Formats: sequence, structure tokens, C-alpha cells
Amino acid sequence: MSGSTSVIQTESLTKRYPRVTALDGLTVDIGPGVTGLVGANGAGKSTLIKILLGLAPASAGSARVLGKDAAAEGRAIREQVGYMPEHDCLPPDVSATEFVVHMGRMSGLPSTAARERTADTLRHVGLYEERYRPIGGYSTGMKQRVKLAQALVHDPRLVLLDEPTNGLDPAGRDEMLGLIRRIHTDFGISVLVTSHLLGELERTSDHIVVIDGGKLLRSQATASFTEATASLAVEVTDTEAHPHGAEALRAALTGAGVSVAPGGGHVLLLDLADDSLYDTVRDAIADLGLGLVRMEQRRHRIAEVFEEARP
Ligand SMILES: Nc1ncnc2c1ncn2[C@@H]1O[C@H](COP(=O)(O)OP(=O)(O)OP(=O)(O)O)[C@@H](O)[C@H]1O
Repeated sequence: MSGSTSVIQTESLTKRYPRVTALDGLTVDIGPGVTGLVGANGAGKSTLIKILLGLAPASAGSARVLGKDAAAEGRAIREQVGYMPEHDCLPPDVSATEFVVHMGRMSGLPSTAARERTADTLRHVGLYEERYRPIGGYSTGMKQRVKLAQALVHDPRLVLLDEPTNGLDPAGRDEMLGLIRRIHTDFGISVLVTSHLLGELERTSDHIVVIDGGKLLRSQATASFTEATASLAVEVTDTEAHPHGAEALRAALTGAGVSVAPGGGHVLLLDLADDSLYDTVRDAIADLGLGLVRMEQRRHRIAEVFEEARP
């Protein structure tokens, strides 16, 4: 990726605390779109976000956000970047509207613009009449939405979302992930979203960065590794002519140059190299006179792929 399309770039970024090295020579280049930053608790995700915002100094190395140096130009970065912190940080006594207007004003918006943008962003996150009630009475899901709205109020080019699905039930998670996806599709804002759950970011993110112990484990387009590892599962019936239908099909497909995984009993697992495989399989089944029970594409979950990638 060339420097001009980078949204976030780090070079040998290191952060040492007295007892622990939170980031350890991290070099990564992140482009526009939605990027998932995945890592176990303590992997260094929050530390990276704080350095990117210019809120914490690095011990060594450098970081650039939207082309600006995080160490020297933190204020300019924060004008163009929204931040949703991980922990609850909302004042209980004020309403969502008052809070988000206040945050908009803090970011330099004039009063009228802050009110208009607040109404827009609260509508975007799905808070309507409740927005005039004190935040203290909100559910966890509503509080997460207020945190998301305040990150968007000043119309940033990039938002950094630290564990936005934390504490949400499965339905709440899905809604939040949908909202995050729309931040990019509806407004063109780039997103860096962190999670310790690998699976939940695979539908939301264009690109996944995995860190472990402050080191880069992997940085890759989401589609490129799930597609690369897809397979086609085929199950056929036995017939009198072919009492072991699956084995007859295995022989025919192997003869046709298809890579078939060993074992599998009645279900054959085929390496899905390209879409012509569907025709090859259909023709082979027809030639043998077998019945097709099912044919389905199986994509490896990102979680499995990364388990394999771990050193
Ligand atoms: N201010 C600090 N002082 C000392 N150690 C810290 C500080 N902040 C973070 N750490 C340590 O640095 C490591 C990385 O923490 P960090 O919060 O960046 O991880 P994380 O991936 O965001 O995990 P989590 O989801 O649990 O916040 C951890 O071992 C943590 O204990």
C-alpha cells in the first residue's frame, strides 16, 4: 500500500510500561475502509489507539494518522478523528443530546452546527425520544450508541472504536456491527474497530489486523484469506451400480484434476479453486448416475485461520 492512501501507518512502534511492553516493534499500514484490530486482552489494542490519538507517547518508533505525526500533531489528528473509548465514561445526569452537543462544541463546532450534527448522529445510531432523558437510566446498548454518536459528531474522516460491542447481548452486537459498517458505507468515514473476538469482525471489516503481545501477527484483506481457504462439501447417494457413491465420485473427480481432501466418508471436501468446480462436480455426478444430496460452500472462520497462523 502506498503512503498516500494510508490512513494509519506505524513504523517499529514500541510502548514500554515499567512492567510490560505493550507494543513491540509494530509496523503496520492501514488503508481506507473498515479495519478490524483483533487481539486478546492485553495485546496492546487500547495502547495503540491512545498513541494514534497523540494521547500517549511512544517509547520508540513512529505513527502517522491521516498523514500527520501522532507525536507532534495530536491536536490536528483529534480534529479529524473520532474516538469511542472502551470503558463507560458518560455523565449520568445529562441527556444524550446535551452530552453530544457538548462534545461537538469541544471539537470546535459552532453552537447551531453542534445541535444539527447531534440530531443527525443520534438518529444514525438509533436514539430518538430517549435522547432527552438522562444517560444514567440508559441500557448498556444505548450508552454504547451515545459513545458512538459523540465519536461522529464533528464529522471526522476516521473513527477509532475501542471494543464497541463490549457488554452487549448477541442482538445488540449485531446492531452495533451493522451501525459500524454503515459509518463507512453511508458517510465514507474510515473505521478502526477493536475486538478480542475474531469472529465478529469478519462480516464487518474489509481488512483485519491481528496483534498478539504487541506484535503484528497478520494484516490482510478479510476476503483474501476466507476465500483462499474455502472448500466445497458434496454429499451423494449410493446406487446399485456404485454402492460407494462417494468413492466413485472421488475417483472421477480426481481423474478430472480436482483436489479432494482425504477421508470424509459420505461427504467429499473439495478444494474450491474457482467457480468451474460446480460444473465439473455436476457433470461427474450425472455421468455416474448418482443422486446429489447436498453441495455447499464452506468457508473457514477467521478464527480457525488465525489459530493455524499462530507461531
Ligand atoms: N497505563 C498503563 N500502565 C502500565 N501498564 C499498562 C498501562 N496501560 C496498559 N498497560 C498494559 O499494557 C498491556 C497492553 O494493554 P492494552 O490496554 O493496550 O491492551 P488491549 O489489547 O487494549 O486489552 P484490553 O482489551 O484488555 O484493554 C497490558 O499488559 C496492560 O496491562
